[in-house]
Amino acid sequence: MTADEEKPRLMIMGLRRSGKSSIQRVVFHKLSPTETLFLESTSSVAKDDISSFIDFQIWDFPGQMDFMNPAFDAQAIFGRCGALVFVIDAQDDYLEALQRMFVTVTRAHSVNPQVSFEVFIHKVDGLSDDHKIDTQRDIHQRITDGLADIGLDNVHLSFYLTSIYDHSVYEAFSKVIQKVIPQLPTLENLLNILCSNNGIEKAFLFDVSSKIYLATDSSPVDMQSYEICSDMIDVVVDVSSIYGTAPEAITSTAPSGAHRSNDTDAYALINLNNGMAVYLREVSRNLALVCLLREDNFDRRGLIDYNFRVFRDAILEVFAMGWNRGGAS
Ligand SMILES: Nc1nc2c(ncn2[C@@H]2O[C@H](COP(=O)(O)OP(=O)(O)OP(=O)(O)O)[C@@H](O)[C@H]2O)c(=O)[nH]1
Repeated sequence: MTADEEKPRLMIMGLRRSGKSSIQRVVFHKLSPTETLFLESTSSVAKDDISSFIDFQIWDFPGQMDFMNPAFDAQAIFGRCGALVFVIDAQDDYLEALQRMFVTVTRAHSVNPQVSFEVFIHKVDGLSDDHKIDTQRDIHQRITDGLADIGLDNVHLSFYLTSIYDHSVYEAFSKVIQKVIPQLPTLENLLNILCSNNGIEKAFLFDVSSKIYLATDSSPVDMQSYEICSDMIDVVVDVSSIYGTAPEAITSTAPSGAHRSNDTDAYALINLNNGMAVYLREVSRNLALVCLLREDNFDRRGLIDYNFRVFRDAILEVFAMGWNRGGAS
C-alpha cells in the first residue's frame, strides 16, 4: 500500500452549489469566506492532500455525480473511506438533497459499513435560530425514517449546523476528523489528566494550520470557549508572522504575553477581563495546546509547566507509535 493509500480518507458530497468546495477551501486553505463567491463549479473528483500534523486526503465530489453509472466504482470510492460528509444547502429546498443523500448513504453503507456519515446542514448563516432547529429536526426525521423503512435503522448519522462565515464549520470538521483518529481516546485521557491536575477548565489540542481540534477533555464543549481558543491561535500566528524571528515556528519573540525559548517551548498567555486566562503552549510545530483556566492558577506556574512537558512528551509518543497504523478505515 502506498503512503497515499494509507492516509485516512474523507469524502465530501452533496448537490451542486451546496458549498462543498467552499468548506474545504476555507478550512484547509485559508480562503476568505467572501472569496468563495467566485469559486468555479467542480467538474471531476478533486483529491486534496492535507499535510499538517494530521495527514489525510479529502475527496471533493462534483454535485452532479451519478452513482448509478456503471463507471462509478463504489468499492474503490467507499471501500477505504473513513468518513463521508454530506453537505445540504439549508437555504434551498432540500428535498432533492435528501433523496441524493439517502442513495449515497445506502450505497456507501452496503460497500463499507464502517463509514461514519456526517451531515452538514450548511449555509445556516441565513436562518433564524428557530428555523435552524426546525430544519435540523425535519432533516433528521426524514432521513432516519427513510433508512428505517428499508431496515437500516442501525446506520448512525451525525448532524451539524454549519456556515463558513463563523466557527461552526471548523467545529463540525473537528468532530469529523476525530472520528478517523484512532488515538482519540488516549488523547482525551491525557487531556483529562492534565486538566484535573492543573485546575484547567477547558483544553483543546489544535492542529495549528487548520484550527481543527484533534481532541478536547471530556467536559462539554461550549461554543464560546471553542471560539476564544481558536481565536487565540489566529492572534499568536499573526503576531509571530509579523514580529517573529523564527518563521517556521508558531510563536517567536512577541509582545508581552507571548514568548519562545526553543522550538517546543513557545507559549502565549492572555488574561481576560473575567478573571480567566487563555494559555497556549506549542506541542510540536503543527500542534498546540490551548486552554482556559482561572488566572489565580498561574500562582502554580512552575507546576503547570512541568505537567505540560510531561503531557507533551506523552502526546508525541502516542503519535510516534504509528499515526498511520489503523488511521484509515
Ligand atoms: N451564505 C452562505 N453561502 C455559502 C456558504 N458556503 C458556501 N456558500 C456559497 O455557495 C456557493 C457555492 O459554493 P461551492 O463551494 O462552489 O459549492 P460546491 O458544492 O462545491 O458546488 P459544485 O462544485 O458545483 O458541486 C458559493 O457562492 C459560496 O459562496 C455558507 O456557509 N453560507
